[in-house]
Amino acid sequence: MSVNPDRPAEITPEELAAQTALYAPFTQAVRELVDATIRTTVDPATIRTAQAEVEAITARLREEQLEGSLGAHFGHGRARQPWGNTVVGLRNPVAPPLRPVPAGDREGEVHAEVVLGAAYEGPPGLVHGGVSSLLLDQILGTAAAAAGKPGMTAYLNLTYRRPTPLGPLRVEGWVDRSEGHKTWARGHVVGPDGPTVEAEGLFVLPRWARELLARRGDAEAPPAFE
Ligand SMILES: CCCCCCCC/C=C\CCCCCCCC(=O)SCCNC(=O)CCNC(=O)[C@H](O)C(C)(C)COP(=O)(O)OP(=O)(O)OC[C@H]1O[C@@H](n2cnc3c(N)ncnc32)[C@H](O)[C@@H]1OP(=O)(O)O
Repeated sequence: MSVNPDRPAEITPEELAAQTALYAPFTQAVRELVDATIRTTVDPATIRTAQAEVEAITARLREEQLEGSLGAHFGHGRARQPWGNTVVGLRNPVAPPLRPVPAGDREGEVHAEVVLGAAYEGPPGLVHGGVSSLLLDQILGTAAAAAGKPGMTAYLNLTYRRPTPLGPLRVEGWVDRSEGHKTWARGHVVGPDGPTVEAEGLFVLPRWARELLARRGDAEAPPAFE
């Protein structure tokens, strides 16, 4: 996640739509490649050929690239696009991706439907505990931001109630309570048989951000991150 306080490059809604149309299917194709890489049973010669082809594609993409990570370079108005984010990033093939949408009637409540495949395995056939934590960190942070109280994770407590199967899951988050720059959020991962992992976390608008906003005399909410 980039927390660069500078304003993002402004792009028009049309340009944003064009970039989304370009990169979303490209990134999805790479996700498919990862899944195919894990599950293929083709013969060794085909693996070697495929490896050479993948290496050629990688070299072509590296002909022009950013110095560092993607950050939150693009935006329209105050909304930034976290396209590199490892959970929701439109341009990150590692991201499942999660697409949180407002739902329910609790403060800041957001839900996301997601299908976790072979790339997210921990125990055989099950979701890795760190992946569940990854999704919950993001959805709780998104709930805090959706309630107008964005912050960074100060702590995240998890209770793994029962194993989480790979496949279709729902991830839910909401705000429990807040005091000034501190927001406590809760959430869970829900499998076919009900909740599997529960989370409770504290999200803090960092001191540097509070000071920046105070210096600006900014009555507006901080920049929105998804
Ligand atoms: C211009 C706008 C900027 C916006 C910035 C936010 C953008 C995010 C928005 C939307 C995101 C949407 C989705 C995101 C999801 C993913 C989230 C992640 O993965 S975040 C990466 C992992 N987390 C870290 O790397 C944090 C590392 N830690 C820190 O940076 C600091 O420790 C931080 C920010 C947590 C606190 O730093 P302090 O500089 O504000 O420090 P002090 O003023 O001492 O603390 C503030 C209050 O918080 C309490 N506090 C801090 N840590 C605590 C803890 N572990 N337990 C309990 N209380 C704690 C303190 O006791 C203090 O309370 P008292 O103000 O006195 O009431």
